[in-house]
Amino acid sequence: MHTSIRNGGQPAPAAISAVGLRKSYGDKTVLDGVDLYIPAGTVFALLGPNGAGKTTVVKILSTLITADGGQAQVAGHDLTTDAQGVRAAIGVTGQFSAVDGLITGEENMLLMADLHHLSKTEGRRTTAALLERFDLVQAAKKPASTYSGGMKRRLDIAMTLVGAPRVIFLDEPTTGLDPRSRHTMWQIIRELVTTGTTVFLTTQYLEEADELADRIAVLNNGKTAAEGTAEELKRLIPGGHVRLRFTDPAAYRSATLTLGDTVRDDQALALQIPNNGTQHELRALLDRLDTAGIEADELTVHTPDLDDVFFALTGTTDVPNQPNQPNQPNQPNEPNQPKEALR
Ligand SMILES: Nc1ncnc2c1ncn2[C@@H]1O[C@H](COP(=O)(O)OP(=O)(O)OP(=O)(O)O)[C@@H](O)[C@H]1O
Repeated sequence: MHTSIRNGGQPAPAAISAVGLRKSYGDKTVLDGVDLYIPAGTVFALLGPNGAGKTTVVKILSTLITADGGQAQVAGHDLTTDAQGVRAAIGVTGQFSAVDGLITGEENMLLMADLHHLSKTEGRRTTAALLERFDLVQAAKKPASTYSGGMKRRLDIAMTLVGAPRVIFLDEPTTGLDPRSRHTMWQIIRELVTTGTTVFLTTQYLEEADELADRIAVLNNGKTAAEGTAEELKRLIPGGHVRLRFTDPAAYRSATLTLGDTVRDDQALALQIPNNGTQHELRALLDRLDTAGIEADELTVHTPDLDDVFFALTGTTDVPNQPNQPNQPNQPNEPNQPKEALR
């Protein structure tokens, strides 16, 4: 198994590693050599335009389909030689939800407990604990078909957790959810990793990847176009700048003359200077200000956001969805939910 060194020399075992994953349908190449390395206990987000192959990656890693080429290990089990071991260690939720609408939430949970061969007592105990944890106690005796979109997603994740998976795949876990349900889901995902679970997430929401993921990969043309933390990805593309604000007009004028290549806001006494926000470039800017004896009252670093990164890397005009966009699949709302504005 791969390992990486982090946290002061502690080796971080890979929960998922893949090299050269390939998949084609007919003459259409969907995955053209995808490499992944995901340390245990982290959230990883796979981003990509529609049809980029995100679900295909999830299906391969969760053994639902086989790759045409490449190798992968999940939770220490090889995908080709120990698919059973992979299946026993993972949970999958998302576009292919396991929730049966005809039976109640509690019955769905108990069915899952049976599938995992838990004893009757253990099954009931686990079910009760998870229904409580996911705020589904009141709805437990109602048919799952009556649940809102957010409740169904929560039930789906609760069902997945019955088997205590070490790696969980969430395929677009918040698509179609309203802002409040989305934030609840984010909280659930954050809590999952605190218990050591590794979360592999696909999402169309750049904000979601930014919020949740330790590392993000952008899939494009069958390959990972870039991989890194949100901050690393944002630094890959130009557009970063430092904004200096002054209260003393003389200091502002002096900075304008000293720094040259700036965008001026004379009313706000603010200057925008191209800067990628790295320690090196920031220090160079501060040195120039110090040498000229100029003191700014406020300094803020602006990096491009993930939208900029996504467009630059994928060259797509296929705008990824943002939360609150109207063209979402219809889902019943959670009762009495306040509408909140995001972004
Ligand atoms: N069983 C299949 N047979 C033929 N083509 C397929 C099959 N499954 C997926 N594809 C094609 O493979 C490509 C990748 O599909 P996939 O569902 O992995 O994309 P995605 O990135 O998850 O997209 P989305 O964000 O729209 O869900 C698409 O062009 C899709 O049409």
